[in-house]
Amino acid sequence: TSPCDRQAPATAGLSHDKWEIDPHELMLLEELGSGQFGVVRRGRWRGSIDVAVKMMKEGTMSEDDFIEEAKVMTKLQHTNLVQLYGVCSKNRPIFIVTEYMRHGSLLNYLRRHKQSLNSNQDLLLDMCIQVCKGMAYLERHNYIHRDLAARNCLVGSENTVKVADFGLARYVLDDQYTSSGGTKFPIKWAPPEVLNYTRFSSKSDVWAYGVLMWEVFTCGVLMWEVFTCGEMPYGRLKNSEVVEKVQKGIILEKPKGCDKEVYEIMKKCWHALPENRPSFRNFKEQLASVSQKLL
Ligand SMILES: CS(=O)(=O)c1ccc(C(=O)Nc2cccc(-c3cn4ccnc4c(Nc4ccc(C(=O)N5CCOCC5)cc4)n3)c2)cc1
Repeated sequence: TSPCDRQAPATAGLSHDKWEIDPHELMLLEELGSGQFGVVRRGRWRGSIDVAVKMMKEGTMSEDDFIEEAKVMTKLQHTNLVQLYGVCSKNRPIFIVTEYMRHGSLLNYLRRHKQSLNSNQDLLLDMCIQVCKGMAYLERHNYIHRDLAARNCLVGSENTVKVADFGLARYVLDDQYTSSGGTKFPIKWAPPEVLNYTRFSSKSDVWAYGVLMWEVFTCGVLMWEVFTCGEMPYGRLKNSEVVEKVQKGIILEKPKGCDKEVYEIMKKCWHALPENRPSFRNFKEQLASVSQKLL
């Protein structure tokens, strides 16, 4: 250990900001993609650790609040959560450094591999179970995601699926994204209490999880059907039409080729009242028992 550590107090975190990453220890590689928030690049940290580096375009997020929250987020550690390694906050744009997931977003993965996936119901169910495990961990830590969807999950080697960007939505400044009337608000993953009162909870994450399951199982169409995959929920409907349907309690229909029992479980996520939806904790058990039957 370096000399300064020896005098460091027991709680090393206080002696130097563990969540602060020295940009000189980062080597930036190819671009992975971009969005209204900035650019994401693959990178190497301390010469050997593969990372993803989100370079947050100025003005897209409330940076100081996020940097404060990063200390909490680095402590959330689970095999089905994309690990936040830290931030480079001493200069602009700030960098958010996470573990690297080599197959990109779950949504793009489903669309790229539809041929092999759609006849593989248990692989689809296994992906849903992995997301449920990550979400049950967040639920246990009273941590609300606020934007759970297949686009915000990532796929690593050996078909590992992990939840990404949990809680990040709170720091986005673009009110087209944050307000439920905005054009970028994820209406199709939002329950009635979020559409009406923006009341987020782990139970609103459960509603979004049901829509994520639907996104995954629209991959499961039978061979002779036109391939849909990672379909857009409610198809081409305008947001206002979706809000109307959701308020009336009209829910997503069973994806073709999706096992009836799996659809029965999916539907439990879409109870109009949050208290009638299962928690991720007991949902995990139900999915495990269905997967036993399916296997
Ligand atoms: C809701 S918000 O706050 O506005 C918000 C919006 C977006 C984001 C965000 O991170 N987006 C975003 C955009 C692009 C890449 C990422 C992104 C983030 N990551 C974190 C860990 N790993 C990744 C990763 N990995 C990828 C991505 C693409 C490929 C790729 O090129 N492939 C083609 C060949 O086959 C394999 C896959 C490979 C690995 N991509 C994240 C974050 C927050």
